[in-house]
Amino acid sequence: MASPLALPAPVSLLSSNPTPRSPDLTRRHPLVRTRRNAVLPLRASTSLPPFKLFEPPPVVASPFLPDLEPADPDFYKIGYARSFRAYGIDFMEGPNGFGVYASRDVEPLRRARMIMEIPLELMLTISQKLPWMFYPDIIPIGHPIFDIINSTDPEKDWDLRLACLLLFAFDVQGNFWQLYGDFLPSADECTSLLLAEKGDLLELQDPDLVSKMKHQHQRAIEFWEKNWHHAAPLKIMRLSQDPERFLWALSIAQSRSISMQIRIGALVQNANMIVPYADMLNHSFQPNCFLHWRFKDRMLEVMINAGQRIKKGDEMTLNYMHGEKNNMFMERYGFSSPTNPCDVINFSGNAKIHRDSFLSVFNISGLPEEFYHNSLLSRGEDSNFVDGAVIAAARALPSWSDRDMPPVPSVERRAARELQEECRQMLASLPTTSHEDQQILDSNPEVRRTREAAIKYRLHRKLLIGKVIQALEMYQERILF
Ligand SMILES: C[S@@+](CC[C@H](N)C(=O)[O-])C[C@H]1O[C@@H](n2cnc3c(N)ncnc32)[C@H](O)[C@@H]1O
Repeated sequence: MASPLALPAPVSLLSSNPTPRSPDLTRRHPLVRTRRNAVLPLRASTSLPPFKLFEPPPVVASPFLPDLEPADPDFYKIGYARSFRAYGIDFMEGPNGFGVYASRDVEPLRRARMIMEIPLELMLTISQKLPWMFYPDIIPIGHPIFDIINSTDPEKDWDLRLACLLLFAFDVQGNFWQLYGDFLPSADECTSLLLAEKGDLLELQDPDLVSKMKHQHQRAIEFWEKNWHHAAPLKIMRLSQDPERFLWALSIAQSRSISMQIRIGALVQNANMIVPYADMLNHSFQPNCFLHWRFKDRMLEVMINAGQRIKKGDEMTLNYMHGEKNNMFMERYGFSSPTNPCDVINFSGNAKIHRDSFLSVFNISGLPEEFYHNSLLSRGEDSNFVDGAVIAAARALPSWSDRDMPPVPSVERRAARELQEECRQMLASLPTTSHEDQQILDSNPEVRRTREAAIKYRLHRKLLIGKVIQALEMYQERILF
């Protein structure tokens, strides 16, 4: 019986291409991936042979999204024995780098609807536990990269392992990743803080996060020095001749991989995976898509949530991490949000508001872990005000609840004012105001992406505190009603 590792050899489209693109991964494909606001020219023809295993989605300039430009048609045509398929979507450059957008309306359905399917052969995967294995089975027996990967801890070093596998895949003649590498962000375009300069980290105004990132950076450099020393074999040296390239590969592994339980034959394993095309989906706290492993033919499916209405031009999103604060998003992906419903403000005073009153003023329902805004109960103005930040406030504000004791409005108002005062003190203790942060961002449109992400991070914290002050103001006005 064939071993699960013995996948059919990929049929490379590159084999008939006399001049495959060099795997120069410090750049993006100039025709496809450009920095924000730049125009992406479309190419009418492709240097790849006209061999298609599927009909690529039409790539046309979209009138409904004037700021967004479609990807290069080649993007859809990197073919293999089993191809990637996409239904009703376009890949386009948007405000958060590349993203996936609906190319047509989708009516809400009772069942989830598939928009992408990606075969296992195109992914880079390594299982989390021993005996570990990886797909695709591209490392020849005896290659020293195998020993390097094997020397790491499968549970803790998933990112180092994926980075090694990625660097190796770029070096394999005719491998899919030699082409797909052109669609990945370059070191200048990636927001990962692993690529940040010291000055960028200081912009975070968060000493804990700075020290975590310095530690991560050092770990990566130590790993590179240990394995890419002057006596390392040429086969290894050429994968990452300088530490910057390794840092870039590690950033890609961290910011674009997922971990998932997959079943291959009878084997069920937790795997870390870099999944091409699906790695273009941006994050949202209210995602409209999710991932599903289709074990019968080893495909990862990207599905639209059941019951979800999609309008042409909507961005298709996933929730990267449930229940994590902005510092965790920054550490792994290099972005944050002013409306992260799980972000936290640490209050130290004694003031407390009545929890159920606060929740009812803003029509927030559910248990604390799953608080949500019940928009059916809200009037127009409220629907716009209540966002993830108000949900975060409902979780983070010190509160009390006692069935036998109704809240006393005057006591509640006093508590709310004390909490507002504490918020103002927090803002005053920070080195810059949100207005100054915004001005810095507005006056430096070409700032490094990591520096921009760091300034946005500290701005987002201030916006959250500001929103909590506003919410407490509304609470005081409405507590009687
Ligand atoms: C898995 S990739 C998604 C595709 C990516 N936008 C690109 O250009 O290739 C994750 C990266 O996208 C960006 N990103 C994703 N979701 C975002 C969001 N909600 N806000 C800001 N940046 C986001 C961050 O740079 C993150 O590191």
